[in-house]
Amino acid sequence: MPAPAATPAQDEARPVPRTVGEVLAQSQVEAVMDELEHDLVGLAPVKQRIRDIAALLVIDKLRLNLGLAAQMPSLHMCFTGNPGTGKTTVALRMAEILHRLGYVRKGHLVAVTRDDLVGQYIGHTAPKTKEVLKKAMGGVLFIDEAYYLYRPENERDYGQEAIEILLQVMENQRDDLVVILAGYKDRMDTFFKSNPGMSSRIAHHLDFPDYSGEELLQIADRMTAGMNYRFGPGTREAFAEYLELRLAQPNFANARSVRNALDRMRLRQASRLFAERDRALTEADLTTLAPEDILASRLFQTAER
Ligand SMILES: Nc1ncnc2c1ncn2[C@@H]1O[C@H](COP(=O)(O)OP(=O)(O)OP(=O)(O)O)[C@@H](O)[C@H]1O
Repeated sequence: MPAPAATPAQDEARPVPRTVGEVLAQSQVEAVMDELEHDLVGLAPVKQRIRDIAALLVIDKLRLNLGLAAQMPSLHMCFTGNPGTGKTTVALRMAEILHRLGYVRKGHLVAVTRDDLVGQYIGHTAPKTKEVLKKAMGGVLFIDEAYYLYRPENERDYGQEAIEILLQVMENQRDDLVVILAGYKDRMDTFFKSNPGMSSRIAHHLDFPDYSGEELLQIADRMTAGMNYRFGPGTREAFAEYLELRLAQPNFANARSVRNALDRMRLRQASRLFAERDRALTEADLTTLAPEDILASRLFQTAER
């Protein structure tokens, strides 16, 4: 990771940037953008939107410096897409970008779901929501499956109370907190139709597409290398076959399913090696995932029947 952005105290000693190049150099935001570009497979439309948002933030910074903008831009966002498409991962990078450009003080990410915000009994929701907001101040509050906050079928649902507190903070403290709502696109659209107040406070909508089979394989390559394993002869092909079967299953969760499958492969590899009590295990033995480590999956057995 490159050095973190300058603290406000350091900033004071520096000349106020007047060019895009000066803002980029001072904030080192490009390093995060490059990481995002290289570390994440695919996601071309998402990466383009992030570049656009970063450009807007840099220009707004210059406008603020010249007194041309009276207040901080609204930066609340909505990330829609199926599970495992990289929403949390990109939100983490976004938090870092916002921090480096000085839009939030700390740049951490607090990820929550309805249960973290809404209480079970009367009087419990406001303190719960406020506690979460306190933790998230100076960073990004990531609300996964945000639409569960709104349950129209239950007239006295406490979710509404959490929504109202969120709306207030999103409006009044937008110079220190960025909220990202995440979840399935169709459910989010319905949520926004019933909650125009929330919809109007969201400045940027990013849609995360499902990964193609080839992208999922590339993600598997990166994850494997990241864990210090490698695919042995024939394993990548076997994994591609597995993915084809897995894609057709319910609850397929894109990159998350790839990670889970790799974790199960590591378990099978370990059992395989564990059975050979007396053999000295080489580095190659310990790092290689063999075709049988994936072909033993339940999915292949069902497919053969
Ligand atoms: N484009 C990608 N390249 C490499 N790894 C990725 C990519 N997208 C996701 N991953 C990895 O897949 C896993 C799941 O991603 P992430 O949690 O960001 O997805 P998500 O959309 O937030 O899913 P959910 O909504 O189910 O939490 C993480 O381990 C992440 O590092």
